[in-house]
Amino acid sequence: MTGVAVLGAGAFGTALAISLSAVRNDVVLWARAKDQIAKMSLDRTNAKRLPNCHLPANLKLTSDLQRACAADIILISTPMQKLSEFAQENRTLLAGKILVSCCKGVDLETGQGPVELLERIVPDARIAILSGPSFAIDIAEGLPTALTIASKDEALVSDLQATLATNNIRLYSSLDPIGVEFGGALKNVMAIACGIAIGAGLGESARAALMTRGNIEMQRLASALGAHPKTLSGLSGFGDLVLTCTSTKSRNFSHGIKLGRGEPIDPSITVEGVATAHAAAKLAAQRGVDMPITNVVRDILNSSITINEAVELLLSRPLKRE
Ligand SMILES: NC(=O)c1ccc[n+]([C@@H]2O[C@H](COP(=O)([O-])OP(=O)(O)OC[C@H]3O[C@@H](n4cnc5c(N)ncnc54)[C@H](O)[C@@H]3O)[C@@H](O)[C@H]2O)c1
Ligand SMILES: O=P(O)(O)OC[C@H](O)CO
Repeated sequence: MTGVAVLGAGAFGTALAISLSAVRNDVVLWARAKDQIAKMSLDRTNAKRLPNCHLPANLKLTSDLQRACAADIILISTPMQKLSEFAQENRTLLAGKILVSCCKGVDLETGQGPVELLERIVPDARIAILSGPSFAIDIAEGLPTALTIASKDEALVSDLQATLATNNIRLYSSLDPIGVEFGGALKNVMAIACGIAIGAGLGESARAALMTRGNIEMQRLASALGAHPKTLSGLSGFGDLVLTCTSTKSRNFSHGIKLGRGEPIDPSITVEGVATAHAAAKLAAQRGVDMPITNVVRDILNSSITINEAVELLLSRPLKRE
């Protein structure tokens, strides 16, 4: 396999491109905005997303998608709710390629995770997902991380594990892309819930309860969709849940804190858990899966219940066996 393209020069795409460039000379980072690429080429940094991180000299930058898609392996790092539109618009360029989704979310329109969505739109591509606990800034700064690469295609996942591991990204492989994609997506909903709890002053014990019961919800929905429940105890499940529910570096957790404090929200920030809460609650209702935390997060986001009402709702549920 030769040539790696990273599509989407946001925080995560840029961080992955930096890390990969330390071990390969054939990495290209694509952004759709010509002026952004011109500025990044001049400054050798991504001023908007990772202002203090240097872009290595061997990392190629382009706004020419055709040039980027000459690579065999294509990492897609757009926000989840833009993935469908992006893949449809560019399906000819993506056809026949190895596509690795880096998105963490569930598509609101179809209820599909990134793997299923790409399989539908680009059926002749070979598809994998990269997910796990990792802040873009940590990866870009060379701090150690461990992530999961997953695909149903065993040969592909094994090749990608070797090809995409870097000096600071240790890759574990998985043959359960559904578990990996839903682990990465649903942890964002739980991070919003935990942020709300902390922001509203409900305490650390409440957060621990939300994380633990949230993890059970994640397992329940992912299993109903065909995942192996054990996958949700791995990096792209428990691992990312821990990271995202406990750090203010997380946009989802920080979004929840703002909601909990009644502070204004910046709509320009990518907060995947907002749309995913709605998509997951809908999927759960369709499949008869009990997801009380996800439902109250959705309702708080919709302003259809208050935080106090959410607490009352969760605490007044019938007592049950753990
Ligand atoms: N930031 C992190 O720490 C991190 C870590 C792991 C995974 N992720 C995941 O990676 C994905 C991207 O997150 P991010 O942090 O890079 O977000 P970001 O907001 O920093 O960047 C998103 C990028 O996508 C581009 N984009 C938006 N719509 C597009 C379209 N239609 N076509 C092409 N490009 C488009 C934007 O211009 C932007 O550069 C998310 O699903 C996120 O959950 C992020
Ligand atoms: O900033 P967040 O909340 O999107 O989280 C980033 C990563 O998903 C953490 O693994």
